[in-house]
Amino acid sequence: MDGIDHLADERNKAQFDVDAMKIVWAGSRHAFEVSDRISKLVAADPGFRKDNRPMLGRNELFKNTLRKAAYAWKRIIELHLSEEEAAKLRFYVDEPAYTDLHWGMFVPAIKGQGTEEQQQKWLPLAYKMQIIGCYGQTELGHGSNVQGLETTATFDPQTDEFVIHSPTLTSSKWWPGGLGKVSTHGVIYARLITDGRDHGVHGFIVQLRSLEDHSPLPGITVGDIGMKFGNGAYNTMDNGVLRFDHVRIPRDQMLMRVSQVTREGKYMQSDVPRQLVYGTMVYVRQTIVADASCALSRAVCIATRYSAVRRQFGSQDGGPESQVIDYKTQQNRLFPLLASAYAFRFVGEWLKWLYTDVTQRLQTNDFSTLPEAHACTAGLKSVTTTATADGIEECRKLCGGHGYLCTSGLPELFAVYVPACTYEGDNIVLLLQVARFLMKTVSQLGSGKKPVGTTSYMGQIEHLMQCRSNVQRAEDWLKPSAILEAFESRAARMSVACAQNLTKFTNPEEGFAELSADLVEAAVAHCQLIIVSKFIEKLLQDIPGKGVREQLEALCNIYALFLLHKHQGDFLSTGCITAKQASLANDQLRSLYSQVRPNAIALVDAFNYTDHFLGSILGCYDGNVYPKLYEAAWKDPLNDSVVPEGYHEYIRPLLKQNLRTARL
Ligand SMILES: CCCCCCCCCCCCCCCCCCCCCCC/C=C/C(=O)SCCNC(=O)CCNC(=O)[C@H](O)C(C)(C)COP(=O)(O)OP(=O)(O)OC[C@H]1O[C@@H](n2cnc3c(N)ncnc32)[C@H](O)[C@@H]1OP(=O)(O)O
Ligand SMILES: Cc1cc2nc3c(=O)[nH]c(=O)nc-3n(C[C@H](O)[C@H](O)[C@H](O)COP(=O)(O)OP(=O)(O)OC[C@H]3O[C@@H](n4cnc5c(N)ncnc54)[C@H](O)[C@@H]3O)c2cc1C
Repeated sequence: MDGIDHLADERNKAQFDVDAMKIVWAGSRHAFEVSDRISKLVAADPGFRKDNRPMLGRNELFKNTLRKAAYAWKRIIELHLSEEEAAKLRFYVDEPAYTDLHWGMFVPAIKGQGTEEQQQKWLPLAYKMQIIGCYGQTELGHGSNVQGLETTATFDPQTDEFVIHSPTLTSSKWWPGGLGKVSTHGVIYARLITDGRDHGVHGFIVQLRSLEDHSPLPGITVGDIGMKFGNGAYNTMDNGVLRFDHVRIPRDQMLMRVSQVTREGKYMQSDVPRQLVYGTMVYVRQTIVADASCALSRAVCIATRYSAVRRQFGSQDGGPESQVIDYKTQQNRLFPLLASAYAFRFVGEWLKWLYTDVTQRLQTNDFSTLPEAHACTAGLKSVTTTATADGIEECRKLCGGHGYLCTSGLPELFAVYVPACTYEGDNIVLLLQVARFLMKTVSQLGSGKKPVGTTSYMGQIEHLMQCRSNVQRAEDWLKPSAILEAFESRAARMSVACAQNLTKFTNPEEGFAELSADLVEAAVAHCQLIIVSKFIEKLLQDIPGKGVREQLEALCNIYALFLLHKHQGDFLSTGCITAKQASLANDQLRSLYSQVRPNAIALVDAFNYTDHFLGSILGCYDGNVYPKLYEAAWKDPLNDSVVPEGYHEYIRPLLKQNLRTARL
């Protein structure tokens, strides 16, 4: 606006090579270059404008999303974008749309659960978007309990077809994104019934709408489920409701990689585990962890830049007031979130590796790492999305009153992000899955079966159950070994305590239900250990760039010590550390905040977000916040007229009446 960089002084304070950090954040030089190029392309294209979103009504908003999706697809084809570039384009366009479910769930479901033949038939159509698909699992009556779904797929051997039916109101499909108004097809989950026998939930490809005029096919009732939380936000998505009235589909539209139904109606299972039916959820949960780091870093970037611009109190001798970022309370709320964004980035990278590894193993019929992949994706999805949703809201509060304005970008970011705590598995339900996995691991400890992967720390259970931290000075908390031992012994002791308590119940399921709150806490401790240990592992790698490693070490320590402080009840009650050591951790944390403070702006610059993507006046790169806020206010439709619509109808009569009363 005035061409001045109001954050230049802050940028000059940085003690590390920001460009090198940008590459660490992106994952590689190649990833950085793709991301940088595509983000600028999107920002420069008026077709991807998004600042008017909170003002639009639902119909306008939705049509606008349809336009953007079609335009994005056109640009992807015109520019011959690769899959990686197209995914980046979607990311920077920053608008939830039916395409997410098509590419993110419908296609992966066919890839993961379809036979070779089915993939050959359906994927080319889906890749060209000649059909558009959704993921139709959740129903009005059941989401978490997938085994409780009620939609039926009954095999009719006379016609070699399945009859898809919604027998009750609660069996109506409810929530699938893209279903409400767009999808022509869906992978629909239904109970498979052959010869009167119920074989549980399986996936079926079902055509929902005509490819000629988009009208629902006979027997199908479909629509949108209505407005969701927040203006704009997730209302760009057509989450849908769907009912089937004896809809017939050919037998070969059951996804048959895991189990098959023969022409005669015989049900057969392959030697792949039936849990592969849940495979698409494992894939998406893994992507959600990486996405958590993006959403949190975006909020943190806004709050950090604004905290450096905003001044309140502390003027001395008529000089400038203090920047709010210099208040220790602000740092204590903001810097752990900055550290968390980096921590989630690295654990997301690792989880992607784990997922790729398990997928390659599955292709060679090695299913041994599937339980761990399920536990890791479920647990990390839960812990990172909870922290991110809470973190975005904290960033809004860190921006004071201006954070509540839509132009801060934070209300919409929160409203779009918060359902991540629920979709792809309610976060508590997912932690209970982790807890089951942990209880199984503990119960096998005496059997000679060596725990592997993320539970390998349990292999030293005798040591972890009795060790005492040897931290004596605050700086001792900077040793990765001190941090790891504290987190490992906390996690191990909480799991073992739950396992011991479970033995007091004659019925293990009753015990599990009764102790579920403790089990969830043990699962959180285990997941936090994974995140801390993956951050520490990252630091063992070669990290080029002046001062980059030092900054990452500081952030890693902030992440770990902040968690230690927040959960000190766990660490103290399990006897892993003493009250004195907890207090030393806090001293060290304060000193780390001072170390990060001069680098804070550069650390958020390293995310390399454009002003378009941030969508926030408070977070704009040049920090020129006040003129922009002032100007934006005048653009609000309410300011289109000086005297508001409704004055003559509702204000004037009131004022006149008051006048008469006053004269009396
Ligand atoms: C405008 C812009 C336009 C741009 C255009 C650009 C176009 C092109 C761009 C291309 C770019 C691509 C972009 C892609 C974007 C991707 C983004 C994706 C976005 C996603 C949005 C999300 C939307 C939301 C979707 C959903 O929510 S789908 C529904 C999800 N539902 C759930 O998660 C339900 C949760 N419940 C469960 O998972 C299970 O029921 C349960 C696990 C809780 C319990 O199940 P069950 O009762 O059967 O199980 P048990 O507890 O008895 O366990 C049995 C054993 O099975 C194991 N188990 C359980 N689950 C799994 C699993 N998933 N995997 C492996 N094993 C599993 C248990 O551990 C038990 O094992 P054991 O017997 O050994 O103990
Ligand atoms: C924005 C959005 C998009 C979605 N998109 C899709 C989609 O594309 N396709 C699709 O199929 N679905 C979709 N869903 C549905 C989503 O997957 C489910 O809402 C989610 O899995 C949670 O299930 P639920 O709604 O049944 O919650 P419930 O299970 O009813 O949860 C209600 C409460 O009960 C608690 N609870 C439930 N079970 C237990 C238990 N065993 N122990 C302790 N506590 C428990 C939960 O913690 C929660 O507090 C979407 C949902 C949202 C919000």
